[in-house]
Amino acid sequence: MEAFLMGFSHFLFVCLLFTEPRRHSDFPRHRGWLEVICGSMFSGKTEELIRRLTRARIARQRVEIFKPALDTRYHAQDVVSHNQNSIRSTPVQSPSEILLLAGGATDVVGIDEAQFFDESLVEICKQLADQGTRVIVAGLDMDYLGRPFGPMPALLATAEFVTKVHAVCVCCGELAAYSYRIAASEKQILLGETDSYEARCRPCFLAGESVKTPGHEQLAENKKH
Ligand SMILES: Nc1ncnc2c1ncn2[C@@H]1O[C@H](COP(=O)(O)OP(=O)(O)O)[C@@H](O)[C@H]1O
Ligand SMILES: Cc1cn([C@H]2C[C@H](O)[C@@H](COP(=O)(O)O)O2)c(=O)[nH]c1=O
Ligand SMILES: [Zn+2]
Repeated sequence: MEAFLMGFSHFLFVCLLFTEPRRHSDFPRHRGWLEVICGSMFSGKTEELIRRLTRARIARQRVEIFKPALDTRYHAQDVVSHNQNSIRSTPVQSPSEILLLAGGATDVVGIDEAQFFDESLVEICKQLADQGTRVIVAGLDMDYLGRPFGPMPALLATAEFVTKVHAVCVCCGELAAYSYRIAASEKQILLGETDSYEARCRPCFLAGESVKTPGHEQLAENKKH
């Protein structure tokens, strides 16, 4: 009985995590709305953004994709995931450029690395959604100290649909919601990937330097306990 209840509550938890619209009947009847994909680094935000935008293109919708110009980590123009999926985008310095370039004839607007934009992104997304555009935003909900990052909290509060994705904790194999910084910098913005960050669960994030990233064999051993 206990095992059944545990299994059932896990099932409910997983259902709650995936609140994106999946069937046509789940979408609002009106045209414009805001979707936010959030989570830690390596959680699959960019993969999920690319998946949704690709499907919109297959449906012959007019799609425009933007990212902050400062994000030159993998490519100057493309949005690129950690596993090398990519899609062409327009790098912009500020959110107002998104409205200028996408307002009007665009069905779907995708925005990656939203945490790097200023708060004006919230109003720009609202204006686009109000005028009938489906807006899909992906970004880090928390910075390396676990603080809400840039415009993400307000975007999450104002979105019709929110999807929080999780990485795998590199220390213990559990679900990871935190981006632990291993590089010696205290600036909020520090571009990087596995050279500078690790995906970690809450206990491993809190344990900090006292937890060392184990090899794969140790990770498998941890999962058994
Ligand atoms: N610790 C990790 N947990 C999960 N996926 C990881 C991890 N480290 C690397 N990856 C890779 O990262 C991919 C997700 O990349 P991406 O969509 O760019 O994530 P995000 O945009 O959230 O940083 C995964 O499919 C996987 O191949
Ligand atoms: C936690 C954290 C991350 N960053 C940077 C590091 C990367 O360049 C991006 C996140 O990219 P991803 O697609 O989510 O992997 O953000 C930062 O500047 N500050 C931080 O605190
Ligand atoms: Zn962990």
